[in-house]
Amino acid sequence: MENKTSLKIRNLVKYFHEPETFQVLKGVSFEVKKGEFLSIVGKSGSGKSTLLYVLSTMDTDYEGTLQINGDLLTGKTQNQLAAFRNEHIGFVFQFHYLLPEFSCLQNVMLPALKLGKYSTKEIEHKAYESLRLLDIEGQALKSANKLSGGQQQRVAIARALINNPSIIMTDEPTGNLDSKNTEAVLDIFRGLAKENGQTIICVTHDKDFANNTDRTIEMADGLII
Ligand SMILES: Nc1ncnc2c1ncn2[C@@H]1O[C@H](COP(=O)(O)OP(=O)(O)OP(=O)(O)O)[C@@H](O)[C@H]1O
Repeated sequence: MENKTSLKIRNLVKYFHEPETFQVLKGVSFEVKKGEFLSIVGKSGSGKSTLLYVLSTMDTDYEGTLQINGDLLTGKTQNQLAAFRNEHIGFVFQFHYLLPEFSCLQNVMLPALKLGKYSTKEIEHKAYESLRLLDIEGQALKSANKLSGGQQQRVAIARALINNPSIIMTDEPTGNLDSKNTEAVLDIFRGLAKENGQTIICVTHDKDFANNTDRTIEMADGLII
C-alpha cells in the first residue's frame, strides 16, 4: 500500500434541524490512505450513513473540512462537486440503484457517458471490461430487473468502476446477499484496493465483512470510538 492520503476529514460536525435541532456528527476526524479498504460500523442511528453522505460530497451542509486526493472540497460549488464526483468517486449506494428497464451494459455505460470524455464505442468497450472484471459480462444485454440480487450488485459495482475512480464508496454493499455472494464482493473490493490502489470505504452492519477489511472505524452517537 502506498502511503498517500486519499481522504481526510477534520472536525466534521453536522446538525439536522427537523423535527428539532439535533447534532448527528460531533467532531469526526480521520484519514484514509490510498489503496486502503476501510469499513465503518456502529449501531443503527450512530451516524454512519450521514458521514458517508458527507464524504461522498453530496451533502455540503456540515462544519469542518473534507479533502480528497489533496483537493479541499469544502466550499466548492455544486457544479464543481458534481464534476469531481464523476471523475474521482464510484458509488454503490442503494439510492443509486440500477435502472431496471435498461440493460446491464447501458447501466454500466451511464457514468462514462455523463463524463463525456470518450466516444460511445470506447465506453462500450470499457463497460464490457468492467463487467468482465465482475465476471458478469454474460448478462450484459439483459435488463437489470431480470438479474438476481447478487448479479445486480455485481453490475452496480461494475458501473461504479467504469470511470476508474480513485475512491469507491458503498453503503451496505452486501445487505441483500448470501454468504457466497458476500465473499465474492469482498474479494472484488480487496483486489481493487491491493491491485489497483483504489480506496474503498464501506458502511456495513456485517461484522464478518468488516473483519476482512484493512481497518474498521466504529461510530457511536456521532463520534468515532
Ligand atoms: N434527514 C434527516 N433529518 C433528521 N434526522 C435524520 C435525517 N437523516 C438521519 N437522521 C437521524 O440521524 C441519525 C443518524 O442517522 P444515520 O442514517 O446516519 O445512521 P446510521 O448509523 O447510518 O444508521 P443505520 O445503521 O440504521 O443505517 C439518526 O438518529 C437518524 O434518525
